[in-house]
Amino acid sequence: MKNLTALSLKTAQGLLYVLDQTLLPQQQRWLACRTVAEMVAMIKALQLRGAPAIGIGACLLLAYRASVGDSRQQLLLDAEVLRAARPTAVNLMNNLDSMIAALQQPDFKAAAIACAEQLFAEDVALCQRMAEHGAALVQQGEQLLTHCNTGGLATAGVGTALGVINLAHQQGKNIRLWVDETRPLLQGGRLTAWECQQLGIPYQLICDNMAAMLMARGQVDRIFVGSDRIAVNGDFANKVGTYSLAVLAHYHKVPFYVVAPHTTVDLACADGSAIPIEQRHGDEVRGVSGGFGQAIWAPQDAPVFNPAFDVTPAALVTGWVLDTGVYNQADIAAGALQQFG
Ligand SMILES: CSC[C@H]1O[C@H](OP(=O)(O)O)[C@H](O)[C@@H]1O
Repeated sequence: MKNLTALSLKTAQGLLYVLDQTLLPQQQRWLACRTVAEMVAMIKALQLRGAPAIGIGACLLLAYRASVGDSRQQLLLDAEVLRAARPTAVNLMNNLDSMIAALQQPDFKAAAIACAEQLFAEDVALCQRMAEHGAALVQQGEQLLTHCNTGGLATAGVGTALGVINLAHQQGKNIRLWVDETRPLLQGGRLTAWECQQLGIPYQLICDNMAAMLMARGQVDRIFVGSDRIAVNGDFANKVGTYSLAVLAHYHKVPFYVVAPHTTVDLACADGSAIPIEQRHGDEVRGVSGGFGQAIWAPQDAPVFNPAFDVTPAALVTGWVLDTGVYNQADIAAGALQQFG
């Protein structure tokens, strides 16, 4: 397997390494990943996270297992184990489908490695095209807002929504960015803030419940968020809190964009009601838990509702920024997304 380098994934001398995102921003620790069980654990714990990165990481792991001699039958079984690791991110499902097709080849070992390398390279290219389409929407001096983490940590390339924002910054558009900390796991406060500092993007971190006040004050000109799955009618799933942000944006007439590769479109989902929403452990809400620390402030037995994602209806979306272009409400109503998936 080639030596591949992304912000949260890398291969070297045939081995796969994952950057443990639960330790960021305090520590940068690379973890070797040799087995399916290790990959599943890393995905479930969000050591590896972000829909594109999850899909690519899972396939790189299968390519590694093929390179060390696992049978086709074992690899096909492992693909199904990986598929169940996180149910909402459709990139995981699509990438595994590509890998399963590769495993049908006579020389499945070479085909698996080639497939994983191709998925990696494709994502790098898709991210760049999304960034170019999205950055063209950004006007000089705008104040932007984003939710969760959608940068290089979540992809093999420059990211989705944060890739757009970073390119606008690089183009000298003098943007400023409001970063939602994104409870409960703080992907914004830990990961997007860290990426912004690496990239030199001027940002301010806010609690999720502060976005409304900024919009009321006219301090948000445009919002870009990512997605884990887009339905054919344009409804989309993203980190929980995205829906409330979209409602606020609609009320305050702030342009609201979802940024995702076309591979995030799921033709099997006619609308958002068909998107599976991952429910996560209550301790994530009762306090903070993970490599960055452990503090439980709620009663240990506090009942918790902890959906990892929510669904934003298409009616609240100004535009869909894909690698193939920017689509508006009329495009989506005319069936523009049916060409993907
Ligand atoms: C570029 S997709 C990033 C997407 O993934 C995040 O979820 P998680 O941190 O749970 O993997 C979030 O929904 C982001 O929008």
